[in-house]
Amino acid sequence: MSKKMRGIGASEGVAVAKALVLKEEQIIIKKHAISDVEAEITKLDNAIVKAVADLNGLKESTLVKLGEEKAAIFEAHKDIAADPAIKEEIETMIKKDHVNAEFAAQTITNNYYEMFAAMEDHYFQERSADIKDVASRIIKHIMGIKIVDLSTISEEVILVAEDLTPSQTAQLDKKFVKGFATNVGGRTSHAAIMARSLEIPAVLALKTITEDVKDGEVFALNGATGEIVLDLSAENIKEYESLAKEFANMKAELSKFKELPSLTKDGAEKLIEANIGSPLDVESVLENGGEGIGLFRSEFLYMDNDHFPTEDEQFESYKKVIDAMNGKLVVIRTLDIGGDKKLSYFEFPHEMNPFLGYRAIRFTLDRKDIFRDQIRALLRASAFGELGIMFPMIATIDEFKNAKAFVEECKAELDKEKIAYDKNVQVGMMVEIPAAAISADKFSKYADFFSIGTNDLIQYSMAADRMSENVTYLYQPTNPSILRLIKMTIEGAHKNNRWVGMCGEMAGDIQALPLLLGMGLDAFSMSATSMLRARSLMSKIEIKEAEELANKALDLETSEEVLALVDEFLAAK
Ligand SMILES: C=C(OP(=O)(O)O)C(=O)O
Ligand SMILES: [Mg+2]
Repeated sequence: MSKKMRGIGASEGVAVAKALVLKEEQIIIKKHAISDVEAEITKLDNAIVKAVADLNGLKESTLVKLGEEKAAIFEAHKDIAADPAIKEEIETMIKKDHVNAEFAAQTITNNYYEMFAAMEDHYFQERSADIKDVASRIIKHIMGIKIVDLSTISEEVILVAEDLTPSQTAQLDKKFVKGFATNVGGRTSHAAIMARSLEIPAVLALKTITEDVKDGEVFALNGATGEIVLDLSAENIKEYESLAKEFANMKAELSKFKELPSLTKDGAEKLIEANIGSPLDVESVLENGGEGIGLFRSEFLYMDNDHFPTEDEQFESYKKVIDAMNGKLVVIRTLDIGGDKKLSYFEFPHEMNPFLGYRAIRFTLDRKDIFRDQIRALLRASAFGELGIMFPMIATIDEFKNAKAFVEECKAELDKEKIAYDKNVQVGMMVEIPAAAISADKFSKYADFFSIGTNDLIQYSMAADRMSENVTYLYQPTNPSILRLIKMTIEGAHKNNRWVGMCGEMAGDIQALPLLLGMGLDAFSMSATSMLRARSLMSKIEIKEAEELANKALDLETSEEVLALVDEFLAAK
């Protein structure tokens, strides 16, 4: 009898191969007293030098295999390994407590690991994995333990491990590593991101897979559904062979859409664009045929820093994206900080409901000193291509007018200083607060464009915290109430001849796409890897049938009814 298990499908594709179970030997680090402090410090120094050399090698090979964006992970790892403050803390501990280097290294790096892991923000939580990865490399070098080299795998396997570190994933050769399955991890963990870039099918968060599968045992994995099948029957193997064929056909089909414009079956022109968080993400947008950047979340420039980025620092980042997109529209959102997005170097006032508090445009309109650097940087970058400046969390017309007036003020400054900028730069807004959706026809008198932020629009409309696991059942993009707000926003924009896009997760949702087309959305901005599938589906739908579908959906009562209606529609495509 075959045995099935389910984890998180983190990277699409199927695989049937022998398991290679990575049993990282538990490194036992004992504390012991030392007499030769200098010798311990030399051990530490040498280990750091070796770790940095390893990481340089990994960076180079990743650069060749996966490009600049993924190689940057190892640049960050090098920074951690060579961090003078961490090294000094370890040395101080060796000197003061007369303890062995590996014990001091583990204690100090653990403090950092725990600090990051305890942060609420997912971004920082995930950085804790980087610290652990680098620390373990240094400690192994101190102790003279061989570091497993996964690049030497030379037969077809599915890797099975507790977790795969970024440095381990970067070594994988997809010719031999047909998939991987891990006990821990999630869709946004490094291992998942790397798996998707390498196009290796992966299932994560299986809890006990390292125990459930024996080394050398053949098993099957489906990275789309998260399914694992052990003790395969002949039938299972047949099923997986046909799934693999289907997947290969689908990939070939999608790649045809890379160079094509986004058109509906009856020829209506739309835009399929990408959401990014850093200039490094642009590479994958271009690889997947992105027609623009619909949302650059500029807050990551602030969160990845130890100070408010200066005007020049921001200008460089914005210009990089604009240059790389070569004349295609790049919409950059001004600082959307607060709520769950915190800064290590700035303390926000304590509030009972930070999601309803001092954040985003409310913060930047109050802190014009900080806002000025960003708006000036954006305007200067606008001289190099097509830029749209977008304000987050606009609730009132006055907020939009004030923010826009501030852009005009900065333009006047640049005029005086004879600094170039695009006089026609578009200035638009996110529609993510119900008040803005309801009065969209009024806001569109002033805003050049809208981008619907469904992540927040749903949260604020349903009064359901988007981060809370207890109320996920209320997070319903296809609830008719949400669809009505979207419809109002689109109609409100079109009334004044403005274009309207969507950059919330819903824009990349295949089930939502026919409804959004039917309601008249102009631009769809999503993660780079979702773009081709959306373009392919769009090419199979006519506007008229999408309109009929949307009208029916708007008249239904529940999200389930809408989904059933859409599924029936999609089944015929
Ligand atoms: C795109 C959105 O912004 P963020 O997810 O950054 O809040 C949104 O709210 O839908
Ligand atoms: Mg938002």
